[in-house]
Amino acid sequence: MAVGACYQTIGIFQSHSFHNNFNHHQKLQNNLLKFVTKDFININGLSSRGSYHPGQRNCGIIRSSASQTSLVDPVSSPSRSDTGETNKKSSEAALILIRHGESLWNEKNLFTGCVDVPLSKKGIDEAIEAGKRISSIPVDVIFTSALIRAQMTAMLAMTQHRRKKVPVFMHNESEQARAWSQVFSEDTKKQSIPVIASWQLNERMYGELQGLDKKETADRYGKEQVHVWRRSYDIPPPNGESLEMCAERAVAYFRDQIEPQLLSGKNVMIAAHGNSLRSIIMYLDKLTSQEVISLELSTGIPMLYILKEGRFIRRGSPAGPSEAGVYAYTRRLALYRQKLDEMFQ
Ligand SMILES: O=C(O)[C@H](O)COP(=O)(O)O
Repeated sequence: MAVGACYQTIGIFQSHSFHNNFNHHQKLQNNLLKFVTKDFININGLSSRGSYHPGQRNCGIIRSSASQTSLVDPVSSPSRSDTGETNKKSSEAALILIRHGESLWNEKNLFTGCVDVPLSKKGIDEAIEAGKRISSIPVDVIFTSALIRAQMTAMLAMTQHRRKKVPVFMHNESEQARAWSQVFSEDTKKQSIPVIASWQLNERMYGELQGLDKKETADRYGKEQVHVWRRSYDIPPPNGESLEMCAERAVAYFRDQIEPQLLSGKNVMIAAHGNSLRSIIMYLDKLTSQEVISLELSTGIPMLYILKEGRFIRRGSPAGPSEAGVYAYTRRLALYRQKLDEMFQ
C-alpha cells in the first residue's frame, strides 16, 4: 500500500498538522527539559475535527482479563507523581493504532479477509520499523485481532520498545486456560504487558473473494464493481461483510472493551487490519460514510491519538524513534521519554 495514497485524515494529518508541528518542535529539539515544563505543547493549531468526545455514554465494563491484569507502571505515570497528583484519576492516555505489516497475501495481491496468513519478510521489517517509531511511547495494554499477521506485528513492534516489558497473551477462552496461564509474581506482572486478542478486531470478512487475485477479480467483474466491494460503506462483497457490518462489531468492541481502559488512564496499542481500523478511525474522527470511502491505511504505519480530558485528539504518525515532536505532543509523553532516558541510557 502506498503511503501517498492516504486520504485526508492520515494524508493531511501527516503532511500538514504533524509536519507543521514537527517543524515547530524541531527548534526545541535540543532543549527537551525546556518544553517538558510546559503543560501542553502547541496543540492549538490542530483541527478540532480530529477529536472525539466520549461524553456521558455508558462505555460498558471491561472484561475480567484486562482489569485483572491491569498493571501500574511507575515509568508510565511520571507526570502524576511529579506533580503530586498521585491520587487523581489520570486524564490523559495514548492510543496507538497500527495496521499489520505486509502479509504474504498482500504481497501476492490476494483478497485475505479472515484467512489467517502470516507476515511477509517486508511485513516483518515494517513491524520492526513501526516498533522503533513508538519505542518511547507508553504502552500498558495491547489489543490485537485473532489473526496472526496482527499478532506478529504487535509482538515484533514490542521487541523495539525501550521499556523492555514482556507482552503476555491473556487466555480467557476457558476457566482452565485462565487458571493455567496465571502469573504468581507481582514483580513479573509489573514487567509484563497484557495482550488481549479478539475476533472482533479481525479484518472484514471478504466472503467469496477470499483467496482471489485482486487484479484478476477486477478484470473479471470490472474495476468499478470491485471498487464498490472494497470501498463502499454498506455494500458487502458476495457473502462477506460490508464496512458497516465490520464496524458494528469492531466499534462495539472498541467502545465496550478498549475505551474504558483509555478513560482509566491506560495507554493502549491496537494492532489490527485495514478495515477494522478504518471503522474505528471513522468512529474516533467522526467521519461520514462518504468520507471513509477514501480512507486508506498503509501497512505497518503507527498512528497516535491522545485521549485528554475525555477527547480523542489525532496526533499523526511518529516519524522516527528520536522524533522531538512526538514527545512534545504532551508534557506527559515528554516526561515518559525523559524517564526512559534516565533509566536505560
Ligand atoms: O483483506 C485484505 O485483502 C486486505 O487486508 C484489505 O484489503 P482491501 O484493501 O481490499 O480492503
